[in-house]
Amino acid sequence: MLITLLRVRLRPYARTVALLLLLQLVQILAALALPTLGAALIDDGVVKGEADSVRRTGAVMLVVALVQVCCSLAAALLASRTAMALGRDVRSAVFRRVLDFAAHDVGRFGTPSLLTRTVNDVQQVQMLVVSAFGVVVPAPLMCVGSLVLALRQDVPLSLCLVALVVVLAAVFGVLLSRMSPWYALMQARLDGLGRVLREQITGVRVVRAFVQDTRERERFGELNSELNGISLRVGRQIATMFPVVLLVLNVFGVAVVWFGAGRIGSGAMQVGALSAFLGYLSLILMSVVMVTFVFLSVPRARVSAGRIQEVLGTAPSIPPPVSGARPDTGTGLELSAAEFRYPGAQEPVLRDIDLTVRPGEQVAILGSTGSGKTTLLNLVLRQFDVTAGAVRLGGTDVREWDTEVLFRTVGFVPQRSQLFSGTIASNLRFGNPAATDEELWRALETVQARDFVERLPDGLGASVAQGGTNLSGGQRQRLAIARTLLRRPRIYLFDDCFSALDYATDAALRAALAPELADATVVTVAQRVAAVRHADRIVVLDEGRIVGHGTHDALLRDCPAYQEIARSQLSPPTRPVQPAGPSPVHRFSAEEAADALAEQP
Ligand SMILES: Nc1ncnc2c1ncn2[C@@H]1O[C@H](COP(=O)(O)OP(=O)(O)OP(=O)(O)O)[C@@H](O)[C@H]1O
Repeated sequence: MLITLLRVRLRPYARTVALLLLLQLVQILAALALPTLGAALIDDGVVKGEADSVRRTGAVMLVVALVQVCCSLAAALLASRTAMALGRDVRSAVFRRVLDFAAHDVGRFGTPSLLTRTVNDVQQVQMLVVSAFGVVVPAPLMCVGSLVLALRQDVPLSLCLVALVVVLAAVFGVLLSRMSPWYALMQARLDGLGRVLREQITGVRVVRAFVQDTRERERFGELNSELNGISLRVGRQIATMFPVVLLVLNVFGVAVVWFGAGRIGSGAMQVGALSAFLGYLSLILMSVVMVTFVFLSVPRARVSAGRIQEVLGTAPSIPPPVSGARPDTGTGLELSAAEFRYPGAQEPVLRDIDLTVRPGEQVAILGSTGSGKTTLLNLVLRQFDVTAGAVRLGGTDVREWDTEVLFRTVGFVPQRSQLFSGTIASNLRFGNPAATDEELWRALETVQARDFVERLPDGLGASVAQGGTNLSGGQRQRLAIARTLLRRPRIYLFDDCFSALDYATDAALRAALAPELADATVVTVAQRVAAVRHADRIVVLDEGRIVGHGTHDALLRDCPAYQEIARSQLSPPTRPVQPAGPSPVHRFSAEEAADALAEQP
């Protein structure tokens, strides 16, 4: 996964990487040349007392050292720039993919996990790339080069170095394979902690209201301790790694000096050769220490790369349109024999839905909670695709519509109004970035929000907190409606988005909205009969099926489900308290319900 990710994402930087490798190669060659030059300086200059040779070799060594430093600095600079660019690219790729996800895909990963993957996991890979370019590429070359040059100095002694490399490889292999699973667990726990934290922060008021602080603190504490435990385990393994590596290196260092001294004593080796040998040993030592540092981050980066690839490799469950149709005539909505079953669910939540809404018509969908109203609207916007039947707009199946054109044609106001941090104006201009202040005020007037915005100290420039939490539910709903109005879509889908308004505001808003929506195709979802009774037609949904379809009056007369809903929404007339016996339940007749509703705005 890690290799695949790096191969694909580093392709655009192939030239930079090639230059970087060249610079590393030059600096390694320079580093490898230094001990040999040092040996020549000792054996040919110092031992023989040749001052000229010492000066000449010394000057060459100085130039070589300078070249090494320059190449090393340039390589470090290129490495960090490439790694940063790679991080930026991967983050954008993950973000773009998440934007293409349908609701089901986001739910599969979970929002906190997607956040961790986009930020933390990408950072792990990025950090590895910086160190890999600086260390992992040059270190093996340095090791092999040191071995080859050491062999040239003295073959029997070089066997010590070969043994050292083999032992170190074995130590690394064992330690790293033991660490990898713990890193995977660590990232998963980080996801879990993010999920709980997010839930607790967003739901802090509910937690307090239900006096659940202690329970929630315990829940967080458990996860936190678990993460702490795993981190400690990983930390312990890292802590054992360094002493083990240093022990191995020092044992071999002593062995080289021991055997080298013996060989010099027997005349089989010169003093300069041993000094070069020790130089190569320290180069190997340095490479090993650096690689140890890098290898510590490999298991974690590998896990992170896997998690990133999982997101990038997930095709949005709503496939892109086959033909990318951009119909520009007629925007009537038609659902024919539409059925929808949530992935993994046993039963469909919508079945046999036949519904036509013509341009200029306002149709309301009424049903008890969980009857499938929101799901039906989601089918129009392709948050999900029907599992049978079809949803058509302007006579063309929504699955064939170009996604962007579809989103521009359909204006959706969700049940929970989602505002973004910024100002009132910036939120409204989400709908139409080119809208003038005058247009913003007009939209606010239509949704009955002008007064409250005018009263805010900065008016349109008043700040909106993340999610619009500094506004009331009703204010948020009205701003969300205004935002959609500014887009001037040809189809409006209102998902119970008037529910937080009082009757007077609701009535005024609907009256002001009517001329704005005169030519549009409008579908309004609601639970309250009072909110839908003025619609041209009302569709009654019950357990995912249409059980009534007609005007308010016709449904009150003929549809038992509608009558039942109407009855249930009226409070019984106040009666004197009965002293004893079973409390009498007042049953409204359809006529009574009609009369009572007529009194409401
Ligand atoms: N993402 C989902 N995965 C699985 N089942 C779901 C999902 N979303 C909704 N459901 C189920 O589908 C059914 C219909 O839900 P839906 O939200 O469409 O109802 P609704 O009529 O809009 O309800 P309400 O008026 O309370 O918003 C419910 O039984 C619900 O549990």
